[in-house]
Amino acid sequence: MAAELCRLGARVVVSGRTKDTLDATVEAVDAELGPGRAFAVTADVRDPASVEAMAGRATELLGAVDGLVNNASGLFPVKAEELTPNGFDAVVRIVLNGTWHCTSEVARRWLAAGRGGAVVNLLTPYAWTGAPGIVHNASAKGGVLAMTRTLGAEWSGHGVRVNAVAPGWMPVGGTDFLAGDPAVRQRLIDAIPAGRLLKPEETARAVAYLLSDDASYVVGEVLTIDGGHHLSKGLYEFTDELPGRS
Ligand SMILES: CCCCC/C=C/C(=O)SCCNC(=O)CCNC(=O)[C@H](O)C(C)(C)COP(=O)(O)OP(=O)(O)OC[C@H]1O[C@@H](n2cnc3c(N)ncnc32)[C@H](O)[C@@H]1OP(=O)(O)O
Ligand SMILES: NC(=O)C1=CN([C@@H]2O[C@H](COP(=O)(O)OP(=O)(O)OC[C@H]3O[C@@H](n4cnc5c(N)ncnc54)[C@H](OP(=O)(O)O)[C@@H]3O)[C@@H](O)[C@H]2O)C=CC1
Repeated sequence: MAAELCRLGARVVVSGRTKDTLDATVEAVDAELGPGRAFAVTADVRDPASVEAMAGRATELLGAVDGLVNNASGLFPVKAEELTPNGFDAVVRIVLNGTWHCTSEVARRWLAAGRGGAVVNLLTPYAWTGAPGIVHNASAKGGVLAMTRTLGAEWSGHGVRVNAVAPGWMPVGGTDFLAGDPAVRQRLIDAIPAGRLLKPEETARAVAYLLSDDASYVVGEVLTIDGGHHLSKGLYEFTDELPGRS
């Protein structure tokens, strides 16, 4: 995500809890595009004080912050009846509370300065379809969907745009374990009308569009890029076998 945004011309601060991961991202961008495009700032999105410090440091490093991408997430597959209160909380605190902490911190700075900015939240189509096996993450993403629409409407008159991208499966990060098993990977692909998994850079380009002035009249919207996965293949593959077909 960060590298592709830099390729498209952005300067970015990458943030997360693990310094080594952030430094590796910055080093990769430095090696490809030269220094001064990407910077690392550690933060924990569950902690408002940590987010405040991160926003301040990002402003120092970049001069001004024009956009925020709420990407942090966490999940583990679990049957709902086996999920503990703490397990539910662990995911909601990262995804829903973390998105709020970052969005409110950055947007308050924009509003106080009398300037606008763009927020893009990472959703998934199961924010509205639901997702058996990951009720914690689906509930949190559903909350982020409502937050996107609410704040999109609430702040658009101040020039602060809030939108979301809803990617399908990408064989990276928290889901790369799926891609490692060829049989599981093929089952995932079989359910996708477009017939392939999503490339991370395709998600980044959708995020870049919503961050850009080209999306200046797009408010509280969700750009879904899942190869038609959430629409499903319906009866298409069975049409030759269905009674009544001539
Ligand atoms: C159509 C496209 C769909 C694609 C969707 C993809 C969406 C994504 O979001 S991908 C991003 C995924 N990224 C990650 O998952 C990041 C790595 N994961 C984590 O960091 C952890 O899973 C975390 C979310 C639980 C966060 O860890 P932490 O806050 O350190 O939590 P604890 O280890 O302290 O555990 C808290 C609580 O949760 C219970 N728990 C943890 N793992 C499991 C598990 N595998 N099964 C069941 N329960 C689990 C743990 O036991 C604790 O509860 P208590 O025991 O009651 O204290
Ligand atoms: N992968 C996929 O197939 C899909 C992903 N998405 C969404 O895209 C986004 C990125 O997914 P993906 O790249 O797979 O996720 P990853 O698990 O690879 O990345 C999640 C990032 O969140 C950071 N993070 C987790 N907890 C915290 C925290 N408390 N504070 C700060 N940072 C935190 C992690 O860094 P660290 O642990 O160092 O803090 C990590 O960099 C997520 O929002 C996800 O829901 C949507 C659809 C499909």
